[in-house]
Amino acid sequence: MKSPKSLVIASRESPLAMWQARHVQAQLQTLYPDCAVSILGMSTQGDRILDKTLSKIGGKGLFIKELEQALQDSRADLAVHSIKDVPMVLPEGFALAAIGERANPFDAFVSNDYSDLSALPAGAVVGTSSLRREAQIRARFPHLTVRPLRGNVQTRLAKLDAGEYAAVILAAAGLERLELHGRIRAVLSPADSLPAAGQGALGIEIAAHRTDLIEVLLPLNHAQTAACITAERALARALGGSCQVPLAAYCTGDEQGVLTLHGLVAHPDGSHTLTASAQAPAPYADALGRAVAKKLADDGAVELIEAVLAEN
Ligand SMILES: NCc1[nH]cc(CCC(=O)O)c1CC(=O)O
Repeated sequence: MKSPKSLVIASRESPLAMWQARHVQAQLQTLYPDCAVSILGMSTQGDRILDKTLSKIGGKGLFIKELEQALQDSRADLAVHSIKDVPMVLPEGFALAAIGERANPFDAFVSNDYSDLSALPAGAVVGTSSLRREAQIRARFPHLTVRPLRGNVQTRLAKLDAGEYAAVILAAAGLERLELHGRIRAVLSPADSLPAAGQGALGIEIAAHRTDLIEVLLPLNHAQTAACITAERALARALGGSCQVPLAAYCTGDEQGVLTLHGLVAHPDGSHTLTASAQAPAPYADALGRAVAKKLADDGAVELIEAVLAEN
């Protein structure tokens, strides 16, 4: 394959997004030393609208629309995203070309005064705007108060430090990438907080007609991670997954290539929690996701999701 002459990476401008874009830039530069790899930083609607919870303003797509526009207009060749922020169904004309190796997939407990969720006193205020995190905290720790928390990672930490919250929950991967892992007091086990579909992994999006890029980007794909993310996203897609729905999906793979997928759907008030899991060989990742979604649906997940959507 011929090395491309130049590659432009579209990225959001938050420090985390720029770290991720630079990470992919460095990988591409190593693979293609003669290629000019640059980053086009962009601000998105999701970054600008900070006063409402994400689930009320239209969800994940808001963080990637502008980047997709740049791909469509040939201002950029690829877009780097936290795959967690990528809608389960991409708009017509776009495709995921690669999924990078997953970093820490778990949620992190961050606090200046307490060591873990279990150490918080009754009434302590925990910050998160994720319905998934809220549902799981309320179910396990009903004596705690959950309040919304938005903004980029640094903004959220600043609100914690200003004393607005006793603790906040953030993705461990984001903190580690920003060299803020020192702020992590506890990594939440999947039993306490099952992660979101795709958490901790990067996705590389292209315009679907750019078939020339598929071979170029293939070395960035991490097969084991891609299989896990395929299963998690198939589960979320089958249940209409979006930010409006408290849904978790977490898949691991063993050395034999057998995937284990755990799924969870819950009411944000913590009153109802449904879980299901199953195993399948990696080539059946998509079917595995749909199978676990079916188990959840058989237990009432669809009605639960509809009830949550009707309340919001
Ligand atoms: N929702 C925003 C977002 N998107 C990706 C990450 C972290 C990195 C990742 O999960 O890959 C975060 C921050 C967070 O959830 O705390």
